[in-house]
Amino acid sequence: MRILTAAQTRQADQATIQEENSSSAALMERAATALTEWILARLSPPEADPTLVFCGPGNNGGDGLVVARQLHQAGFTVQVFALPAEGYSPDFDANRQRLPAGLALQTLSAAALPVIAPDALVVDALFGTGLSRPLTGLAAAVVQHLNQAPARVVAVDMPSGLLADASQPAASPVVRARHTVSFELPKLAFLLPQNAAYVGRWHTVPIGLSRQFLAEVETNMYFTDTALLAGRLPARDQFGHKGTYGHALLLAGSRGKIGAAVLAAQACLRSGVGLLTVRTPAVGYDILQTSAPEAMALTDPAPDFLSELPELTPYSAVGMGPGIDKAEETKHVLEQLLRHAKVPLVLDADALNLLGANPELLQLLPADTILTPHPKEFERLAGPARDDYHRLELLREFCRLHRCYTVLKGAHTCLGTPAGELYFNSTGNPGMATGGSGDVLTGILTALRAQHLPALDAALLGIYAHGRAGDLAARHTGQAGLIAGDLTRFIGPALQELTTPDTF
Ligand SMILES: NC(=O)C1=CN([C@@H]2O[C@H](COP(=O)(O)OP(=O)(O)OC[C@H]3O[C@@H](n4cnc5c(N)ncnc54)[C@H](OP(=O)(O)O)[C@@H]3O)[C@@H](O)[C@H]2O)[C@H](O)CC1
Ligand SMILES: [K+]
Repeated sequence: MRILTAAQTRQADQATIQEENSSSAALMERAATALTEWILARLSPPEADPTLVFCGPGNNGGDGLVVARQLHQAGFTVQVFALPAEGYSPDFDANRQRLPAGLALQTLSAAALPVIAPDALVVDALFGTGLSRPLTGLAAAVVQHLNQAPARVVAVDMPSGLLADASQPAASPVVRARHTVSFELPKLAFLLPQNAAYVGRWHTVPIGLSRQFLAEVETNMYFTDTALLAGRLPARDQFGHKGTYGHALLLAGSRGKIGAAVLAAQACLRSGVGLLTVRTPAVGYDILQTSAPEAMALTDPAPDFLSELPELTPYSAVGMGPGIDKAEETKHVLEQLLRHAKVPLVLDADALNLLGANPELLQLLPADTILTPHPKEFERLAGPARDDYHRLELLREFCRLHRCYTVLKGAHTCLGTPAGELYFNSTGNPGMATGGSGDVLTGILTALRAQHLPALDAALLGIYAHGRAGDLAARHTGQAGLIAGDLTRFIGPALQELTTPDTF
């Protein structure tokens, strides 16, 4: 699905209203009803605690008024408050009129902010996508009051004070929500680690925004879901043989890190590659032949680290990096690889650190190479970022400049493309923050590239399947108990889910 800016979200509202020939009040009723239902599915009145709804002057506040009315009608004990303002939005005013007699709108004042009991449910409807400047005065005081309260906060659409798609002004407070329930699509802000403490757990509820608008709106940001992946992974050919599915080469491992080569190899084998050869230093031979017998071992003459690039002609893709060393000889192998490879490349770990330390090598990067840095490795490649938004700008620029696909690993791993698009992944869990996870990803990506998938498809599918394998594995191991080896067992099922079914 697409990720829209705040301005595009407003356009989506307008397009929907026009298409349906309805009104903004009707759309507000629908959006707020979806939110009320989200709450009702989790809390029911007999066990419900006092509910306090805080409204701002715009349509976010209007949503709050609808939710307050509906929760009151559902039997909740509701109090509803509004910030004083010179003017309120028309739909705010309309919904103020619709508050039932037993539910009076109370105006907030700095001198008497309402007491919030620890067991209260707080609905934050102060500001949404219309936030236009830093919060000051009473609005800021109310946000700080909510943040000091021990109660659960559910934010309507956005935690108030947070911008949908840009950095916060320093010193402007933001609501720290337990849950953020947003309409139809996630906002960019939800996907960035720096906002996690404000957004809490985020959810989207469908509100029937115009399908046509959402399919046609110009954007360069996407949230990777199964719909976006449909048709990208073909089913295996009835008459296919191992030659059909490519021959991958992994350049991996050094003394003490042969496990990384093993994990990448197992992941590569589980991702459908026809043949796999693994180049490790001599120390890796017995280990690899024992723990990944399906792979061919092609050992380097050096005992402890990679020192020579093998002949590349047999291979349809090459992955380099898991567990390698930063020795001068290994740097030479990387340089030779960049100079001579005529097949797709995947670079990870110390292959990236070698690039970062020798930026002249970046000029040799073949087009459509996939790089898989974590934020620290990315910093070594592209320089330090001021914050998460700036890091995305650096990512776009780096991919454009070097015509490469860069997989910035994290909670919502972000793929940057040479065309300037950003794809945020939707699978995976914190259990995957464990040694070897990245080696598994390199194995998957190398296998998909070896099978002749285009770089974009391979990267999107590989990232998603890696996270999905983590989610499937965690059902058995729990998140804390998850180790990278568990991921390899679930790559097959994850890819199977994504495979285009044979249709009649
Ligand atoms: N499809 C949807 O997503 C739908 C969303 N809905 C809800 O509508 C809001 C957006 O509503 P909007 O009225 O555009 O904006 P807000 O309610 O967030 O805020 C606008 C008002 O707040 C004032 N404002 C802005 N910044 C500040 C500030 N720092 N301090 C004080 N006041 C501020 C602003 O005043 P201006 O002077 O800037 O005009 C406005 O008065 C969206 O988030 C959803 O909750 C719809 O309900 C339907 C579908
Ligand atoms: K809000």
